Amino acid sequence: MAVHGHPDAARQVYLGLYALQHRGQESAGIATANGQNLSNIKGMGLVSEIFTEDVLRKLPGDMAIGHTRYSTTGDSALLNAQPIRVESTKGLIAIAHNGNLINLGNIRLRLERAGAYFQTTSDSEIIVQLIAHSKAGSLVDAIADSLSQVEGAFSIVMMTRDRIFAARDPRGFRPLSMGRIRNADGPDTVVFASETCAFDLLRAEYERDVMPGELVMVTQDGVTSRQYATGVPQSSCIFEQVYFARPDSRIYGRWVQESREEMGRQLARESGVLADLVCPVPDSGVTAALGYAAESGLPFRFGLIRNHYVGRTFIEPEQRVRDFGVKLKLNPVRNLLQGKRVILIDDSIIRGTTSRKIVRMVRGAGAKEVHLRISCPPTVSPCFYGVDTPSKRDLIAANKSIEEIRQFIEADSLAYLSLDGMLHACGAPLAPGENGGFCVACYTGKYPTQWIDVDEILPARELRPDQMQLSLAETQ
Ligand SMILES: O=P(O)(O)OC[C@H]1O[C@H](OP(=O)(O)OP(=O)(O)O)[C@H](O)[C@@H]1O
Ligand SMILES: NC(=O)CC[C@H](N)C(=O)O
Ligand code: SF4
Ligand SMILES: [Mg+2]
Repeated sequence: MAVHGHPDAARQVYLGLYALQHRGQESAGIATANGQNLSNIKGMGLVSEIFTEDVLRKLPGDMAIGHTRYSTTGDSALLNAQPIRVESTKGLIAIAHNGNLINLGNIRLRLERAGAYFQTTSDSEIIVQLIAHSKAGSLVDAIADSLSQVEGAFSIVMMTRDRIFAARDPRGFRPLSMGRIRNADGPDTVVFASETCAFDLLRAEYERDVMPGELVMVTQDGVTSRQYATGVPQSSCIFEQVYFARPDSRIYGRWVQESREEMGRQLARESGVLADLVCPVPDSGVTAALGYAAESGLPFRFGLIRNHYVGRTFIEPEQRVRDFGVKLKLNPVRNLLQGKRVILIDDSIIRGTTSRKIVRMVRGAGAKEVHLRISCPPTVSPCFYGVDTPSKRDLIAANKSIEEIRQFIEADSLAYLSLDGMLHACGAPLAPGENGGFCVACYTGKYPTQWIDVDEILPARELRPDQMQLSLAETQ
């Protein structure tokens, strides 16, 4: 999230991060600039826990960037929280990065030999270190130079003492949008966010997406842009439409709600089954279940209630917490389920943790039959582009057939949405074999980037007990 040209930029970014909490719940941070100084406050935990009124007051300036972290490379620790700030001959630069880089090893080694001192173990710092060590004359050229050297997924915002930058990788893996707040008595406030739902709280109008391979710069004189990479085919993450993004966001030019509802409708067309009720697995299964119920004509009922004080379980780094999380989070509504044939709709099965527990829960509450329908194809390959799907060993669909998964989760029937069905629901053209500008590698094993050196990807390690408390890193 980034804001340029607002007297209370920190608070605007805080509100935006609140709306983006679902994208990362491990740590959060806000950096501000006022033309002279750059302040940066980060902490472990949720946005609302870290940024109290007192903390926000320590962040002056009319420019700010912010981040909520879901670790994909490097520990889940305060050290790796973002924004990351690096001092260089080109001045102070702070970065907030969504995505994951896949050519870390070589670059890091080369930079260290050239005298770079890395403060973190996250991939994101590489981008700023490359800028700091670039031979390019101007800062914008140094940024373009850095972005051309890194491979993988990056939607980034950066800030210096007096400028904001926003950029997307050439394939446009992750979303990034630009918006404006119109000010009656002065220039517009320019904002950037990973999802458009962050604009609504700020009353910012969506203007456009930052394009794949584009670098946008915002200064006192306005917005300028350049295309630092061209000719690379787009491969935007389809899992954003399936699970990651919020249904009230518009990403890659399409409302997530529309895609998900259509995935549900298509699922009903492809694998309908006789039943009494359609129940979503909240939250992420709700919109697809609405589509499924509408298409099948079956009643839609909340047979599982979600405790709203528990976060997302899939993006939780610790398996122990994920296991416990499901029961803590979801509870059956017995009087709705008793004696019924139930169709459960969820968006995905990754490790199978959630599905197995839920099917048992629903049957334990008296359901006569439990049918599970999944609004995307089987997840058979890991992601290296910013979604921390586990290695093949832990991906249930990489190791078991659909029938074996059905037996494992103890459902009466199980079906997934087809690949073409998912692509079409997300607005891709109907030509079979065409991905319509989407990455679908976790469903096909065909990666849009060149060979990926898996060893380069440092696993996000488990939290140590001392890292689980709220701690603040403050730098002025
Ligand atoms: O097979 P598994 O490894 O259990 O992971 C899959 C589950 O995790 C996700 O939900 P999650 O609880 O993270 O988030 P939500 O509350 O947004 O639905 C997803 O929607 C599935 O329900
Ligand atoms: N969720 C993300 O975008 C992660 C950003 C970065 N790869 C990190 O691990 O900090
Ligand atoms: S591999 Fe899957 S989760 Fe990763 S970017 Fe591609 S579609 Fe998204
Ligand atoms: Mg879910």
